[in-house]
Amino acid sequence: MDAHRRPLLDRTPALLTEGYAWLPNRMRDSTRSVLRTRLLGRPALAVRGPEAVRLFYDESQVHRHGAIPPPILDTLFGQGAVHTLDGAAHRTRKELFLPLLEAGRVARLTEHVTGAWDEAVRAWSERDRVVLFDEAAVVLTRGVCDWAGVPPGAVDTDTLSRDLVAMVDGFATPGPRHLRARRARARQETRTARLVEEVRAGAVAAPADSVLQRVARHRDTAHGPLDSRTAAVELLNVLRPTVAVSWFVAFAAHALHRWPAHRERLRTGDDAFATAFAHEVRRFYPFAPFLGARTVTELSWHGESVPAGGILLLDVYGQNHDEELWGDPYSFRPARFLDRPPGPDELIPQGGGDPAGGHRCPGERITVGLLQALAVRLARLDCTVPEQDLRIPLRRIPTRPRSGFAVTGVRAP
Ligand code: HEM
Repeated sequence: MDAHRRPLLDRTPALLTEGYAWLPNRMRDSTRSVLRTRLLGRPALAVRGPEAVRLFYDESQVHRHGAIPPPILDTLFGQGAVHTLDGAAHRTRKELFLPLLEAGRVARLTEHVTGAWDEAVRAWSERDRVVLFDEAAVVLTRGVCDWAGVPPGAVDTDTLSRDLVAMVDGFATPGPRHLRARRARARQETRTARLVEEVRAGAVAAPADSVLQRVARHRDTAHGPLDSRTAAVELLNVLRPTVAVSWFVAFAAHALHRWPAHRERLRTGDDAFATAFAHEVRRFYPFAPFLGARTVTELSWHGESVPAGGILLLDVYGQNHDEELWGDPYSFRPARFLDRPPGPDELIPQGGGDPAGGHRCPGERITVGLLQALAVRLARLDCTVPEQDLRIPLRRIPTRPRSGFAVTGVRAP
């Protein structure tokens, strides 16, 4: 029997119980950064390292269609999302997202979000206690909706914020969190599809060149304009991940609390350090555990193989904590990025390769821009950190400080 056909025990239950540690724990026994396993009833090969990133983004070897399990599409990404497309269909849809890479747009979104943050801080000063994770999600929702051209009356930002957080929070776990995520997606897809229809009918004005207008107008060459549900899915694929930056905001607050020495340098508004800090938060703290693609041919890597129709897993969390790449991966050390910006296939919390040609996240510059601006504001925030549960359970996907990072006694600047 071929090595790759030998039956292996399905590891889905181990993933559910071990969370982020599942692949790194098993990779530890491999000297070649490769692991043959089984997931969701299919043979799988897990890989890591910059060279493996190039394999993972090689469209002649792997495809995305059929790679993402339905429960993840029904919560996190939406059916028919850009994440599920390959080849020409993917590149045409991806054009919708490429303007997100433009420096001017990133700067304008950052202005919207920091404006909403500064306004929120004044309101927090009138409350006894605020949970930064929840508040950051509301601030980011307000900022991104304004910037994307969503008219103020069209959405209730508090409900939208809760729903967008729920979609991310519940994608990976069966049970009540998952049901909440499904309900949140169904609700917001219906509302957003209605908004797209109103824009198309001229009943709602979308600002020129806004994300809302671009989504409403986008045409996939092969299939004409997007149906309103798919257009809603893709608009939510801009709003939801922007709001997900609240996970990194809570992690940044955690880092500043644990290693307060970084606070001073951030406070001064040292841009290079703020960028390095944002990269280190994205590297050090766990968010996406791994990425998956479907093998279109039999594929061999460092002596292990997986047949066509199997799964290739890119061990994102493992690579971001790989000793060979980072030397001291479990030290939180922003300075590592000061002398040398990360190579494109080294630091991969938002995927690897090229965002224009491949599936790499088109919102990475936005994420870094927002995170560095908000980290500076966190460092300047005058408040008290009360006793609370700041543990970050690695079994939970996605995880965050258990308390959400509460602060008291906020004093407005
Ligand atoms: C919390 C911050 C974020 C994280 C951790 C994150 C992570 C990721 C990851 C891991 C991927 C998959 C890459 C792949 O499949 O190879 C991805 C794709 C994507 N992200 Fe992000 N992202 C974030 C923020 C953003 C933002 C701010 C936007 C837009 C404003 C965005 C829009 C997208 C889109 C549209 C895709 C699909 C790309 C494609 O399939 O071609 N993300 N993101």
